[in-house]
Amino acid sequence: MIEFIETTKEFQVGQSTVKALNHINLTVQKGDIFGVIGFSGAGKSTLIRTVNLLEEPTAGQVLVNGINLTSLSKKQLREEKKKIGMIFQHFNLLNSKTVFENVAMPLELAGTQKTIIESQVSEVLAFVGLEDKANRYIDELSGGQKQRVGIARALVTKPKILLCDEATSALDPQTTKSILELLKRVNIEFSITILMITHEMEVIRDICNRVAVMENGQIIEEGNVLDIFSAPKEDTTKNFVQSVVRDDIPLSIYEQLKENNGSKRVYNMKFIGVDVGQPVVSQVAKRFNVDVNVLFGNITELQGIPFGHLIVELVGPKAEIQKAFLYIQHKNIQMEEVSAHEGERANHYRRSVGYAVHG
Ligand SMILES: Nc1ncnc2c1ncn2[C@@H]1O[C@H](COP(=O)(O)OP(=O)(O)OP(=O)(O)O)[C@@H](O)[C@H]1O
Repeated sequence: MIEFIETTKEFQVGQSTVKALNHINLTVQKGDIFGVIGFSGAGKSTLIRTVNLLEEPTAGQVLVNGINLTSLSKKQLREEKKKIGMIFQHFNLLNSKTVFENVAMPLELAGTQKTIIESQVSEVLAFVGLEDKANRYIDELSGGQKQRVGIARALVTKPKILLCDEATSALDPQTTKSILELLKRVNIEFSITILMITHEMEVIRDICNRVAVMENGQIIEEGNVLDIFSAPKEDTTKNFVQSVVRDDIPLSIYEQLKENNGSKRVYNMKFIGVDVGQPVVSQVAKRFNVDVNVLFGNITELQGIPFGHLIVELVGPKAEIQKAFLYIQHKNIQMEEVSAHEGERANHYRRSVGYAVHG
């Protein structure tokens, strides 16, 4: 568990003071994959670096499993730091050494016996899938392989916590996915709590169970990933969510509604943690005298739970549409009617913020 209690960090830059962290209060529970997201300069790096004292808070505290590391002797601090691994955006590996030597380094610095080093390094290299690369030099590896070496080096001391500082930001999307899958395995197979900072909402969506949004050295919103994705409150959070879950309705759908004579109604069906739409859609078509056309959709998965929306058109007699509407609502699916009038407002808004208008 990691607890930030009124954690504050100021940097003195010439005559002025930069408040990188401004009274942060945040708890990362054991077993979490906790993501902190924010734009550049929000204070994310400073925050994560206070956990292993790469940065020391100027006020407030950071407790790691109940211990304030600033209160420890040098020897105790060395022991506690072994329980905190860290990986970096640019890997921080030594190019002049082999994969094996890089991974072995934390154990060598701790004076571990050679035979134990050999077995522990082999074990973590096998875990990250690089057992056949032990004697290669870092320069000979791809970005994804380098990050695997970084993860192996972080795991070799058998930590309880792993800090990830923009660990996938230098990698292509495919490699990012494989590294995130590896981090998920680290969390599950070794029960390691992960605290990661990122500016990419995809990373939060793909592996985190909790998220905090940072701005100007403060946490502006925090919660479990499903809650934050389904009901973001702050504008910055809404922007991050929009970057991966587009829930805006294409303008072409509003255009179609302008020519509507009342025999069809268009609805936005929102799925949050309920069965995916297709069975409901086919049930409605069978039970009621209505045709159901799916016009647009965007369904993704968050922690194995379907999440997203479908724009459907119900065509038929008014009374049947009403019955179908109530039936769907009864299935715990939020239904909002889409009106042509709304489209004009949406169009105006999108143009005013320079949004790419699709449809
Ligand atoms: N060593 C330092 N000396 C002076 N100012 C610093 C130092 N480190 C960070 N800052 C300042 O603190 C603020 C927060 O920086 P930080 O690097 O933590 O943000 P970030 O969210 O991680 O951004 P990025 O993603 O760009 O690294 C910024 O205004 C930055 O300029």
